[in-house]
Amino acid sequence: MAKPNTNIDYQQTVISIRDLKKSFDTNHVLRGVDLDLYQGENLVVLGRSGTGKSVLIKIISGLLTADSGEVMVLGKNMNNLDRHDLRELRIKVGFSFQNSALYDSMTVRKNIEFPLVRNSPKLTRGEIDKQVAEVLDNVGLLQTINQMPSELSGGQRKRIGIARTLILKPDIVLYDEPTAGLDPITCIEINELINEVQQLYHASAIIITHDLTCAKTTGDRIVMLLDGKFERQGSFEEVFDTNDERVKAFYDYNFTQ
Ligand SMILES: Nc1ncnc2c1ncn2[C@@H]1O[C@H](COP(=O)(O)OP(=O)(O)OP(=O)(O)O)[C@@H](O)[C@H]1O
Repeated sequence: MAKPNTNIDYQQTVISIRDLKKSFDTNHVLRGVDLDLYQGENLVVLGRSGTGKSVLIKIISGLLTADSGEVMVLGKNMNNLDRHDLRELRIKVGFSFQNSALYDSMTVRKNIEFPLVRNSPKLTRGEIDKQVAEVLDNVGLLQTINQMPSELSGGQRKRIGIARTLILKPDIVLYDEPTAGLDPITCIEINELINEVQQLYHASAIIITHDLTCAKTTGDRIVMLLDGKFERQGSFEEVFDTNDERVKAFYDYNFTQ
């Protein structure tokens, strides 16, 4: 399915990263990353396993700190945030975890209202119910509201995980491997949901994936992490129009297996 038209404001950056470096002892993972994410844009980050994609989004969400370089997120410098700023930022930057991170002992309703109640303790029961129903409807799973996570399929759990991120109406959504472990048809549905979220919530997103169909379907722009830097970026076709063996191998692996 072709990517729907999107409304991107190229005058406004929501994330701006310059010369970001991050090592773990002698493992130099990020070696000078530069990146801009524009308002309303879906940006796909590609890269082989272990290249530092998760480290990058953990730094963006304040779960890890950079060794050096500048990381600006929604106008805040991540290198010198106080606890209050960090808490505010974590509400505005939603993290959709690879394993969906649902609480198995809670119903779908309780899973989704949990972050809402924690962040807005003054909301009435009626307001909470309305917002939970709305977000479940947006991910197409209102009928599962009273079910337990164990009763859901992998694709449904993924949708509920995304709904739990959306309940706080984030400005930025970070998707960590959104299609990992799903069958091809469910992958297509999740890709469509990512595009619907972009349209409905006017959010910007970073999508980390190995899945080139996901990249092509959801990405307004693709960047590829190679040896600790973004050496290739552009449209899907631009990124793969190269003789660079590292890039060609990645493409061939996806489309010839
Ligand atoms: N907290 C940590 N302490 C030490 N090393 C770490 C830590 N987090 C990540 N690393 C290392 O950083 C490198 C990049 O890890 P990262 O999880 O970002 O890879 P990735 O590109 O997301 O891979 P995958 O696609 O397999 O998830 C790996 O070598 C990993 O071992």
